[in-house]
Amino acid sequence: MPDYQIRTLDDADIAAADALFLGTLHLPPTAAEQLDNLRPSYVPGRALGAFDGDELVGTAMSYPSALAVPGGAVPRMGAVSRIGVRADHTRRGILTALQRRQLSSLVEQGDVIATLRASEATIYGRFGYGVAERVRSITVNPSTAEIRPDLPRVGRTRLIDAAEAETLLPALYEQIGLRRPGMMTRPAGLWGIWRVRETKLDGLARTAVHTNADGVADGFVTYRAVKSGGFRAELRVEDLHGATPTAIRELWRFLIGLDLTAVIKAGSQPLDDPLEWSLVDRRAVGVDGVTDSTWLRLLDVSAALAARSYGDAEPVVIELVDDLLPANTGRYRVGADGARRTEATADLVMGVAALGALYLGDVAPSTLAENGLITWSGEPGQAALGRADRLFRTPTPPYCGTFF
Ligand SMILES: CC(=O)SCCNC(=O)CCNC(=O)[C@H](O)C(C)(C)COP(=O)(O)OP(=O)(O)OC[C@H]1O[C@@H](n2cnc3c(N)ncnc32)[C@H](O)[C@@H]1OP(=O)(O)O
Repeated sequence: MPDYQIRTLDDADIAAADALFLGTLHLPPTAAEQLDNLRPSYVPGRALGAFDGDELVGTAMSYPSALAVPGGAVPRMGAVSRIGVRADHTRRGILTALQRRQLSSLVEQGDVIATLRASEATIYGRFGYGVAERVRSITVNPSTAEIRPDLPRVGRTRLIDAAEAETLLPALYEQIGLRRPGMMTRPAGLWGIWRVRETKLDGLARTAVHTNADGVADGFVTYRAVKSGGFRAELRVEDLHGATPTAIRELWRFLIGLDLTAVIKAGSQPLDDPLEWSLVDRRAVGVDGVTDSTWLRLLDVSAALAARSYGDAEPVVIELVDDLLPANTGRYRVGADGARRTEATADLVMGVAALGALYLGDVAPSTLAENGLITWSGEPGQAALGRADRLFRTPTPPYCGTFF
């Protein structure tokens, strides 16, 4: 790709980078008066641009974050975003060059893992990303949804205005903590970019906060009411987190109790969401679909494998192949007591995207092996697959609950 230069972006590039990326998504640029809200999201050294002469033609950036992994450790994570190549420059290898540069610079910066949300499912596998977490989209019928009477109301839920939400929500999210594998820390820049998004979406944005029986805030929901004629609105749940299952249930009690609601839609809920179990009529919840959410790429395989815990099984030796970050290529022994590099004979062979998919426990190694994404040889390999299933299995599916 000799005609293009890749360099880090600075403050002077932000307006052009924003217009370029949003343009690749067929969206208009951010209004000039909102650019200050964007600034913190372009973290120095983490935003890359591809230039054709002086013209910016591609971008890729990341937020500094950290990811909760099975066992409770929280290794450093680059939350990759704003990947776009101008329409008149696509399919010439610009994304490939940006990815190579971005992956090596994330490693240099000490990130152990990278994750992203993909606009299309066919883009990122080749760069070593695998689907590590999925979410379900639900539609709730408020006219039949009712919390079971034997589940008493706990605490109270109150609406807060945008100014209070701006200061309370970041602190509350932090206080709630990374309750389950797959959740991530939210850097300040993310909250800023959501403020900008608020100004672009239809409908009335609202925030409600739940406080527990002791008066301590322990959950929040942001939602949007969109009218389509008549008095009733469609409620779209955007962000819902609670420190306890009770806090989450009380936020749902609030949502289904709102007047003049035609339907409630929540697009990014955990696969093990217990909502229907708390209702009188479980069919008030319809599952519209399950989609990929976290695409995960291991940057430092040794550190990432050592960071998570494993189930109870005899060890397996994995031969890992990573063409883009070849320092990761090699053999790893994974056992109930942890993971480390080894020279022992491999039981299973896989690419780094397959290991990324396994990493949070969303899919079993045997499922990937059935589809040719993990290979093994002979009977001992097949037994190793059973052990790998038990080692990588987690008690609950991963859930992130943060869009970036
Ligand atoms: C994390 C996020 O930000 S998600 C948002 C991603 N951005 C978008 O969807 C915006 C619209 N799309 C784009 O801007 C561009 O098409 C990009 C960024 C997806 C791809 O950029 P390009 O510079 O065209 O990619 P590049 O030329 O490096 O392609 C590399 C390979 O991926 C393939 N590829 C690239 N984009 C796609 C795609 N959308 N679907 C399928 N394959 C693709 C190419 O065919 C090529 O394959 P090859 O190596 O076998 O020839």
